Amino acid sequence: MAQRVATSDGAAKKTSRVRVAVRLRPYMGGEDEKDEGPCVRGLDSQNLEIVNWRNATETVKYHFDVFHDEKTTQQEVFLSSVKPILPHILTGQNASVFAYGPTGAGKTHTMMGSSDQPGVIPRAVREVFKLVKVKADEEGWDYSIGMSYLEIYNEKVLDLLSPSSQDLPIRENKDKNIFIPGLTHTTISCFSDFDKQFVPASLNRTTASTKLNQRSSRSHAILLIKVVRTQRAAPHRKQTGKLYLIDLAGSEDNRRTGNQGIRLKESGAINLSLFTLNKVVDSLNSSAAVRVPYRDSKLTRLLQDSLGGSSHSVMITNIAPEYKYYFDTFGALNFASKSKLVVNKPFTCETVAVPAMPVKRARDDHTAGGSGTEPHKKKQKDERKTEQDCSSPSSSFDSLSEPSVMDRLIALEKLMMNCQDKDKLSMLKDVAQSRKEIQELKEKQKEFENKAMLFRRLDGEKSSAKHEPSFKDNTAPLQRKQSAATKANKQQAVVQPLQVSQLQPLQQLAVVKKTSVCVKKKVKTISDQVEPPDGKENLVETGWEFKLDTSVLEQSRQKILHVLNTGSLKELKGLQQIGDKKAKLILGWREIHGHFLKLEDVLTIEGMTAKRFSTFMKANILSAMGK
Ligand SMILES: Nc1ncnc2c1ncn2[C@@H]1O[C@H](COP(=O)(O)OP(=O)(O)OP(=O)(O)O)[C@@H](O)[C@H]1O
Repeated sequence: MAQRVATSDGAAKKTSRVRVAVRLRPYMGGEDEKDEGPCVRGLDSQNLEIVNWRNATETVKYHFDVFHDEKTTQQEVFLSSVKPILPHILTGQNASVFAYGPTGAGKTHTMMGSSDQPGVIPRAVREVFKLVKVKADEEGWDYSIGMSYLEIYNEKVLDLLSPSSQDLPIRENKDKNIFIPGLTHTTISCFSDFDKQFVPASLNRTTASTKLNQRSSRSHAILLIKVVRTQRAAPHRKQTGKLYLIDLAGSEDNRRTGNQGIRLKESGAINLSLFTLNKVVDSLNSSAAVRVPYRDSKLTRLLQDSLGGSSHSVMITNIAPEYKYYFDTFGALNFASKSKLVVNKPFTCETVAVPAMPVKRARDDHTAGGSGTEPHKKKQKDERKTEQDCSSPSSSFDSLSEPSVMDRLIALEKLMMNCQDKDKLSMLKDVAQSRKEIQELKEKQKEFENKAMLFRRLDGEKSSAKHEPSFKDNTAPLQRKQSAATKANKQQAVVQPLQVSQLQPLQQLAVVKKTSVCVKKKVKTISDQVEPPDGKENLVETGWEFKLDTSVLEQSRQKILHVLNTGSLKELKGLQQIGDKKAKLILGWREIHGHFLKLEDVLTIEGMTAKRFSTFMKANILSAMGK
C-alpha cells in the first residue's frame, strides 16, 4: 500500500522551489572567427550580466541561486549545486538535476564530463553509494539501488540499456507517478557496477557533428537512480526515492547549426520539446489556473515530477560566452529566471507492510533463536507478499475468505492495544484503509467471478459441442503440416508451433488419440483461433479438441505464466496473440500490480475479452507444448 506521508521534517505540505544555477563555459572562439570577446560575464557567486542587444553600452543583470564562472571546476559545481539534494532520495523522496542550455554550451560536459574531469552523473552516483553505506551501517534499514537509462530521440522513448528496444510508452499510475513499462531496470551494487552499465549505454546515445558542436547530443538523456530502503523491524516500512539526472539536448538556431535533412528533423523535435518545456514553466508560473501542457511532449511528460511535481529539483543552465551565442544565451537566461519561480511539493513515497500473523511470527522467530539474517529474510518475503496482496486485483482471488486482510486487521488492532495514543491515530487510519481495501477487493472479486463464469460458460458450450476424439494416431500432425504447408496462406504462420520440429513432443506428450479424418478440421480450427471471423466463435471452440494430459497441460500453463511474470517486452511479444501493444499493457500491469497469480488474471488487462483469452490460451498452450 503506497501512500503519501509527511516529508522528512514532518511538514506534510512543505514546498521546495526549483534551484537554478548558471554555469558559464570558458571562451572558445575559433581561429577563423573574429575575436569579439565575451558578451556575458559574472559579477559574483550569484549575479551576472549580459550586453543589452538594444543598446550595447548597457547590460542586463540576472540573479540566480548560484553562478558558476568559467573557472569553476566540476567538483565545485557538484558540491554546491547537486550534493545537497542527494540525501532526500534516501528517505523516499525524489530529486532531479537537469542541464539546460543552447547547443555547445557545456551541458554534456557538466553532466557526464570526461575520465579526467568527471561530471555530475558519476559524482552523484558515487555519492549515493557513499550515503547508503553510512546510513546502512548506522540504521536498521536495508538498501537496494537500481538504474534505468533512456533517451528521447525524435519524440521516441528509447531504452539505452537495451538499445534494440522500440519506442516505449509513458504511463501514470494511480498515485500519479510517471513510469515507463518495459524500461530496463538493473540493480547495481557498487559504483563500478554502475560504470559497467552506464559507459557503454552512453555510447548508444544519439550524437552527431553540427557546425556548433562536433559531438552534439541529438537527444535528451535521462538517467534514473532508484534507491529502495526497507526497514528491518516492524512495521517494515519501505521507501522509494528516485534521482533523475538529465542531460537535455540543446536548443538550436538552424541558421547557424547548418542543419539539414535528418539533423534538421532532429532539431525540430528538440526545439519543439524545449518550447513545450517553456510553456510548462509559463503555465506553472501563471497566477491563473491554466492547464499545464505536460502531455504536449515526451520530455515534459517525463519531467512532470521535476517541474511543479514532487521532486527536489536543480536546473543547471549552461551558457556560452561568445557573441555568436548571444540570442541563445539571452533566451536561456530568461528561461532560467522564470524556472526559479517554479515550486515543487516533495513528499515521501512509502509503503507500509503489516505482517500477516505478527503474533505467530514473533514466536517463530523466538523459537528459531535466529539473531538476524534468517528471520529478517523471512520478514522481507512476507512483506513482498503483503504488498502483492493489497496492490494486485488478482490477489482478490486469494482473499475469497479474506484471511490475509482479516489477519492484517487483527494484527493492527493487537498492535493498537500496546501503543501510545498518537500512534493509535495512525493505526486507526490503517484499519480504515484496510476496511476500504476489503470493500474494493470484494468488488473486484465479483467482477472477476462474472468474467470467470462467462469464460466457463463459453468453455462448457464448446466442450458439449464435441464428442469424438480428435486424433487417432501420432502421425497426423506431421501430415497435416506437410499438407497444410503446401497450401501456403497466412494460416501457416499461426500453426507454426505445430510444425515438424516442434510437433514431436506434442504428439508424444499430449495427444491421446487422433484420426486422419480430423486432421483437416484441426488445421482449419487452429488457424481460426488466431483470427476468428466475427460471429464464428464456434469455429474457434471446435479447434480445442485435444485430449491433453493434465500434467502436460499444467506444465504449459506454468510456462506461459512464467513468461507473463518475468518476460521482457521482446519475450512477451514472443507469446502467441501478443503484439507490441498487448505486451506493453502486460508490462504496465506488472508495474502496477506485481505478479499474475494465475493465467486468468490476464483477463483484467485492457481489451482482453474472454474470447481473446480463450484463443490466447489455446495458441500458447500448443506452442508451449510444441517447444
Ligand atoms: N566548463 C567547461 N570547461 C571546459 N570545456 C568545456 C566546458 N564546458 C563545455 N566545454 C567543452 O565545450 C564543448 C561543447 O560542450 P558540450 O558538448 O558539453 O555541449 P552541449 O551543451 O552538451 O552541446 P549539445 O547540446 O550540442 O550536445 C565540448 O568540447 C566541451 O568539452
